[in-house]
Amino acid sequence: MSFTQQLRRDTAQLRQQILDMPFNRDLAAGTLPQEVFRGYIVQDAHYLEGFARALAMAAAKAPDADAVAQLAGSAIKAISVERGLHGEYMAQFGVSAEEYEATEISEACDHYVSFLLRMVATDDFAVGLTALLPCFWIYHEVGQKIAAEAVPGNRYQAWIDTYASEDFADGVQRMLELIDRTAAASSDATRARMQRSFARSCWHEWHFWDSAYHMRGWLAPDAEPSAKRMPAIAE
Ligand SMILES: Cc1ncc(CN)c(N)n1
Repeated sequence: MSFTQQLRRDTAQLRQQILDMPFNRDLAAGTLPQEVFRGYIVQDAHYLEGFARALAMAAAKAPDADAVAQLAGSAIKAISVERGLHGEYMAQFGVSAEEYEATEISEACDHYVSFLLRMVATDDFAVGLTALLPCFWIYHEVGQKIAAEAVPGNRYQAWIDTYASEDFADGVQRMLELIDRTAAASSDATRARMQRSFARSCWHEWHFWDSAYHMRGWLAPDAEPSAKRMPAIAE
């Protein structure tokens, strides 16, 4: 079994939970409230800027020219293709450039972007690289599932088409191959850290959608402690 297949097996439950999330179910049905999608798109445009920075930093740490080009190319696509899509939705929903800039990044978005930048900046190339994989892989899985279920005339069709597309699938495949090559050249200890950083990033994907669905900002100091807290896991 390849390293990325092991990652897939080890996170099967969480990935299924992501596929079953109300955000994704309602998106497929076309019933996701517009204000929820609007809030998500604004946060996600902020996320994509951070994600592209993390990809560019990973490109700078890559061990060979092919990997530099691949990761730098993915950084450009995250801005030009995905953020371009978000720009179209923002125009449609009347989000001005000023409103976008003035919108504070949510706790979930800030946490995810900070995690990616930290993993890429401070850990081995292999570990930072693996933290970036769920951003490709999970979105494609979700996009494909929703594309198969989406009702005709779905108002979120352009989003669905982007993530279910052959072009996006190609980026996922190249990332899987790069990670399998990197894992094969890494020590057992590094591979164990790669597994943890992948699992944590999958959790961040879940958290981002959960936060967007509930339109959460930041936890208030006087908020009730949440019963949903999970035990901490090592990163
Ligand atoms: C939070 C998140 N994760 C991943 C993707 C897909 N690059 C995205 N647009 N947003």
